[in-house]
Parts: sequence; C-alpha cells; structure tokens
Amino acid sequence: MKLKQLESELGHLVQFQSPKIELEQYPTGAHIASRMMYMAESNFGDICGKSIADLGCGCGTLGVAASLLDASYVIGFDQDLAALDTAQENCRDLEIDMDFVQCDVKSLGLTRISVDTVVMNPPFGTRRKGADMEFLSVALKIARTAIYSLHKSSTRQHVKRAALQDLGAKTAEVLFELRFDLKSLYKFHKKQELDIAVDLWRFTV
Ligand SMILES: C[S@@+](CC[C@H](N)C(=O)[O-])C[C@H]1O[C@@H](n2cnc3c(N)ncnc32)[C@H](O)[C@@H]1O
Repeated sequence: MKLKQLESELGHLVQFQSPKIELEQYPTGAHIASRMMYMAESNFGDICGKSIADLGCGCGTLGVAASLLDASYVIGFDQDLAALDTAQENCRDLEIDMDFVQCDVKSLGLTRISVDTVVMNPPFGTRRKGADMEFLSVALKIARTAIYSLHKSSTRQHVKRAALQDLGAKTAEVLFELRFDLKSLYKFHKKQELDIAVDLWRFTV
C-alpha cells in the first residue's frame, strides 16, 4: 500500500470519544502514524510478514496500519475497554483481523508473549511519571527485533541512557522529530504543553 493511501485509511478511523486524561488518551494522527509505520516497513522491513504488538493501542491506529502494511499477525493491548471497543469497530469496518487484550501493559513483562516488532505511542508520563519508560521496558522484553516508539524530545538523553544501560536495548536511534498537537483534545492544558516536540525512536534488541 502506498503512503498516501495508508494516511487516507488511517484518517477515517474513529478515535477516542471521551478521552481519559489519566490514561493520556490522545490518538496518533494519520499523518504521523502513516509515516511512522511506512518507514518501519520501507526502511527496515519490520512490518510486512512480521508479528506485531501495539502497546497502549487505544483505538487501534498503529495496529491497523501494521495490518494494512501486511503484517502476518497483529495484537493490541490497552487498559481501556471503551477504546478497545472502538478499535474493534475500526477493524470490522476495514475487514481487518486483529486481536485485542484488555490489560495493564506492565503485566506483559511477566508473560511469555513474544513478537517480532512492537509499535507504540505510550503515555508520555505527564500524568504518571515514568509511564513511558515502563512501556519501553515491557516492549524490550517482548520484541524479538525492533521497537518503534514516540517519546517527548525533552527526554531524549534520558531515554537513550535508560534504554541502552538499564533496559538492555542493543541500539537506540531517533529516526525523526515531530510536533504533537494536543490542542483540540485537552483544552485546559497550559499553552506551552499543547504543541510538543516528540521523537520517533527505533530500538533494537
Ligand atoms: C497516547 S495514547 C495512544 C493511543 C494509540 N496507540 C494511538 O497511537 O492512537 C496511549 C494509550 O495507552 C493506554 N494506556 C495508558 N496506560 C496504560 C497501561 N498502563 N496499560 C495499558 N494501556 C495503557 C491508554 O488507554 C491510551 O489508549
């Protein structure tokens, strides 16, 4: 599938109806999600024919993109049932076969789940400090090859050091920096928090 077509399909997905701020529920927009997933496939071959886990899948954007890029198997994990219901509806509409599990992502670190590639837009840790690194720690346990993840650019040095020194990543590379616009979702945020710089990372194990 071409990039433009992928972006267009993702642009039609239903997103969080009443986002829960304590779970940092904001969708990855179609422009960012399509480029993130397209790059994972076209530059690194990490999606087509691979098993994929979408951690904190929300309404399913990244997992759906993986399916549209011909992943062999896709599973999404999220704590929130309402988001998972929407994700399932999105899959039904597109006739996509994807599994979903309701759980706290932290619990996956204790399981034997193993996939080729993990994709995620984790909570940035603004509501619960360290949430992003908890997701990364789990991702590094269950991925056999690579992890694609979004983190605030302001945490770049910390993410790199923790991934390489504490969490066992073999490599940690920022693929590109982007801006995440939370304006329309959380209207009561302070202005400087609305448009934030975010890194797309690729970690290998
Ligand atoms: C920033 S949103 C990303 C949603 C979706 N992946 C996307 O890209 O549009 C973070 C997601 O993580 C979920 N989440 C937050 N903490 C979680 C946890 N401890 N375990 C499982 N899911 C969690 C939220 O419900 C939310 O759907």
